[in-house]
Formats: sequence, structure tokens, C-alpha cells
Amino acid sequence: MKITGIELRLVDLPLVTPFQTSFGVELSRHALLVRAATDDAEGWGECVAIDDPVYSSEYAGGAIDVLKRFLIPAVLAPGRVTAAGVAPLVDKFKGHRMAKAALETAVLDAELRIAGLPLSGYLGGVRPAVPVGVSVGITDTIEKLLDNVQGYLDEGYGRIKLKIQPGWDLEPTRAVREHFGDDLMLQVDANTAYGPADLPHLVKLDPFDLLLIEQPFDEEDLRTHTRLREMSTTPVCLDESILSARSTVDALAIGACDIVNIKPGRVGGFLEARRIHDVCVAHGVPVWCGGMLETGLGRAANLALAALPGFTLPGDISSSARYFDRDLTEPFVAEGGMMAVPTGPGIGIDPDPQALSELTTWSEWVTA
Ligand SMILES: CC(=O)N[C@@H](Cc1ccc2ccccc2c1)C(=O)O
Ligand SMILES: [Mg+2]
Repeated sequence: MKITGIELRLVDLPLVTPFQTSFGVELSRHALLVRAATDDAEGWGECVAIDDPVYSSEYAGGAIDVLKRFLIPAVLAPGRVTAAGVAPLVDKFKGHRMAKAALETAVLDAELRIAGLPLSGYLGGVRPAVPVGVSVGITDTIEKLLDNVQGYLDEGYGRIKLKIQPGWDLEPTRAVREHFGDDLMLQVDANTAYGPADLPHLVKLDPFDLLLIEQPFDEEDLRTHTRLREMSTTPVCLDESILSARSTVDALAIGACDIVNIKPGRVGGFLEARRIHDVCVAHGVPVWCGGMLETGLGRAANLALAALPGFTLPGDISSSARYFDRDLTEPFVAEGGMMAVPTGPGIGIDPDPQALSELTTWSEWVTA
């Protein structure tokens, strides 16, 4: 497939409410989009990097730079490219998995639209709809948290994930468990906010019968996750530590996790995400699809991945309205805690031209 050019675009989608995690408060989603133009179709990729390098070492400005100076020229140089050919072409550039993921996904989407093949079918999806959950930010008070959780349960979400951090962990989790009962599917996500000294404290989450505790320790600290698993009955899930199939094998080999949160944007794209899925299935480890407050473009692609057989736990693919008053695409809506997997070619959805134009803050063409 010949790519005639690549467009980089920044869009700014205000969040309906501030989203507070252990690494900060987000008021809007500044998303970096990659559009691959060919004579027969265009393909979209969404880079999940946020403005500042506080979730991972990547950030939007750095992704733009590495795409413009290194990744896009390497992919355009051969004249023709396939999605499978992107990773080998950019492998000589170390890291920058979020930037690489957006580029590979744009090429894959264009390739699949031309072939008339839905992303879910291409990846090996087996279900027409997937269970979805919701990630609930840190709030000023327990009452506000309980109100927020009630609101999401009223919208039909079956699984609640609470952001936690030192000083906001046992009490909010206990309050939600006690208020909503033992049947609620409940999990927590610390985004690496704890250290080895907190091990005895985190074991106190065990009575709340959580589905999992997500990434309590540093991305590079697999050993302390292993120690928590030895001390606690709560299953341990990794997010930030899972960068590739190789790092997944290492994490499983040292017993660092029971469950894996797969984010295609974090691991370099959907092809690597499928490899991680396959490794986890081979080890009997359940996976679920994490979220990075993607626009409808990234949300559509994540739904395709979540349809693979090993994705047996509800993901963080919430309705568009959970985050945005206005999405770039037709809004995605969870019904009864389920969301339909797109069936059109490629990611199966297009941005609304007017929304795209009005929400764009910057764009630039990059040609060979
Ligand atoms: C749904 C969820 O909790 N996502 C990430 C964290 C996260 C939190 C806040 C974000 C703000 C802007 C962009 C991406 C973000 C990702 C996680 O699972 O760890
Ligand atoms: Mg997480």
C-alpha cells in the first residue's frame, strides 16, 4: 500500500468533570491523532500519550517530535508499506511505543478499510459485544464518590474501578463496598503510587473482596508486586509495567501478576497487543482492555481488541459521555454494561468532520 502522506492532528476535548488520579487532575483530553492517507482510503490512529510524562515517560509533544523526525520518515521511505511492516521499520528507534502504536494503527486501519475487513475480525474477535466498566476518579469527599458510583451504576456499568492513592484508599473502598453490597464488581487502580513500605497497608484491602488491585507499585518494580501477591488475597493486575509480549513473559515468570490490563496504545499497537493476549491466554492469565480516555476513534479500536477470547474481564471502554460532552465520532454508548463491537471495515467509524474541525487545535502534514 502506498501512503501519500501522514497528517498529525491535536484535538482538545473538554472532560465533563475533572478526572483525578494519583498522578494529577485532568480537565480535558488533548489527543494526538495520526491519519494515514492513501489513494483508496485513509486510516486513523490515536496516540494515548498525555500532555505531561506522568503516566509514562511519553508525552504528546515528544510523540509529535519522534513521529515527525524519525518514525514517519522511516515508514514512508520504502514507498510502499503494510501494517505488519511498520514495527520492523521503526524498531531501530528505541521506545516511544505510544507514538509507534498510533502510526501502526493508522496504517492498519487504512489497509483494512481497503480490504473491507473489520479490525475485530482481523485480530480474531469472537464476540459481537463486550462487557465494559468505568474508572472513577478521586473525589474530595466520600459522599461525592458514592454519588458518582451510584450515577455510573444507574447508567448500567457492571464493574466499578476506583482510583486510589496514599490517604485515599481503605476508606473510600470500604465505603463503596459497604454502600453497594458484596455483589458489586469492584477494583482499584493506584497508578504506581505506593512503595514497598506500603505492603502491609495494601493487604488491608483484602476484606473488600476486590476483583484486582491495579499497578500499585512503580512500572519497573515487578518484585514488589510479587511480594504483594505472596502477602495478599487480592489479585494483582499490571498496567504501566506491561510494555510488550517480552515484558509480559518476564512479569508472569516472576509471579508479579494474576491479571493483565492490555492497552494497545501503551504497548506499540494492536499487533503487539494481540501477542500479549496470546501469551496471557497460554498462561491462563485473564486480560482486559484498559482505557486512556480515548476519543471515539481509539474507543472503536479498543472494542475490536476487547472481542478477543482472552478478554474475560470488563474493560475501561466506557461510553463517550463518561468523559466528553462531544466526541469526535458518533458517541459510543454502553447498554446494560455492554458495548457493541464496530462491524465496519478497519476501526469501523469515521470522525465527524465538523467535530474534527472545531476540536482541532493544531495539525501538520508530513510527507516523504
Ligand atoms: C481510565 C483510566 O483509569 N485510565 C488509566 C489512567 C489515566 C488516567 C487519567 C488520564 C487522563 C487523560 C488521559 C489518560 C488518562 C489515563 C489507567 O488505567 O491507569
Ligand atoms: Mg491503570
